[in-house]
Amino acid sequence: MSQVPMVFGAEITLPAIGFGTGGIQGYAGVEALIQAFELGYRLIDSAVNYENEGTVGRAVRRSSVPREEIIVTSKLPGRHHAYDEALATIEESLFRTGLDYLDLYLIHWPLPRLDRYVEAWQALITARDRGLVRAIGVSNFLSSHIDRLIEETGVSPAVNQVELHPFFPQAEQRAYNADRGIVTQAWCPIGRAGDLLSHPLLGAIGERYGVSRAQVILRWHLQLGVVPIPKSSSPERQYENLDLFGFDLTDDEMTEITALGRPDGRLFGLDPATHEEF
Ligand SMILES: NC(=O)C1=CN([C@@H]2O[C@H](COP(=O)(O)OP(=O)(O)OC[C@H]3O[C@@H](n4cnc5c(N)ncnc54)[C@H](OP(=O)(O)O)[C@@H]3O)[C@@H](O)[C@H]2O)C=CC1
Ligand SMILES: O=C(O)C(=O)[C@@H](O)[C@H](O)C(=O)CO
Repeated sequence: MSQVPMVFGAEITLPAIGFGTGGIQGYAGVEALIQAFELGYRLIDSAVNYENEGTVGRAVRRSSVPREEIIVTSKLPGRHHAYDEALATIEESLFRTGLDYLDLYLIHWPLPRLDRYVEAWQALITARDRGLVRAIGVSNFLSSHIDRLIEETGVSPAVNQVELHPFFPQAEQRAYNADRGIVTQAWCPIGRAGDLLSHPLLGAIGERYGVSRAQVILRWHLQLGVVPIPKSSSPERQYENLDLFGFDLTDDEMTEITALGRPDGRLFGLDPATHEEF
């Protein structure tokens, strides 16, 4: 596999494609992750709520890839937004991985009704200052939430990880993030292998290049400057999802794929303005 290019933000440089770990756990999960490292994945997405930080840490420690080449991400759940609890949760994430530091830590959801995300952000800043984590960011934050973080703490997130796929291209959020040097990461990038993956447009474009629909979608993310984090427990599909550098989508194809976007294209109806995930 050729070297994955990098994406540059104001606060962080990341591989152009990462690896999702939702549902990847236990011994099988360790093997899947070691396999992913061997194929060339270097950016790993985890979360307290995935209950797999131990799996991720074990795979990082057992892999032949040097620790400093791997970017390990975890996320703070909504039930621990209070400052002291957030700091303790980050420490526990670190202990569970068995690593000396984490590379990126995100607030998982803003939970605006609870209204403690600024406090949580202050804890992430402290964790970064103490060297527990190298960089800090957010997930599922709307622009108004990020404005508030910056206004109240002066610290901008390195990353905003949001739902982003052809049915929900998030043009405004991408532009907001890009204007501030915040790297946009895309969760559920291939729509969790649901209806999106059978869309005929993607099949037609894929046939032109001899690639799969998933590869067309992930190439679209790359050309938008967004970092997708597809999950796969299969070595074949892990390889397929990384094999994106032998073709280019034309401007017209990019426009056609983006036009699949729907007014509310969220696949699970999870609007960060109202969704509360503890
Ligand atoms: N911040 C947040 O709130 C959220 C973050 N995430 C993160 O984003 C990651 C990715 O999102 P996720 O929800 O997993 O969905 P994805 O869009 O990554 O889809 C994963 C599904 O697609 C299948 N798949 C993977 N590659 C292919 C392929 N090439 N062809 C056909 N099927 C394929 C996988 O099956 P198989 O494993 O069998 O290959 C799995 O069922 C998560 O794992 C998690 O890390 C996800 C949701 C919310
Ligand atoms: O997987 C995650 O990170 C989540 O936040 C999930 O709750 C996600 O929203 C989901 O799986 C929706 O079905």
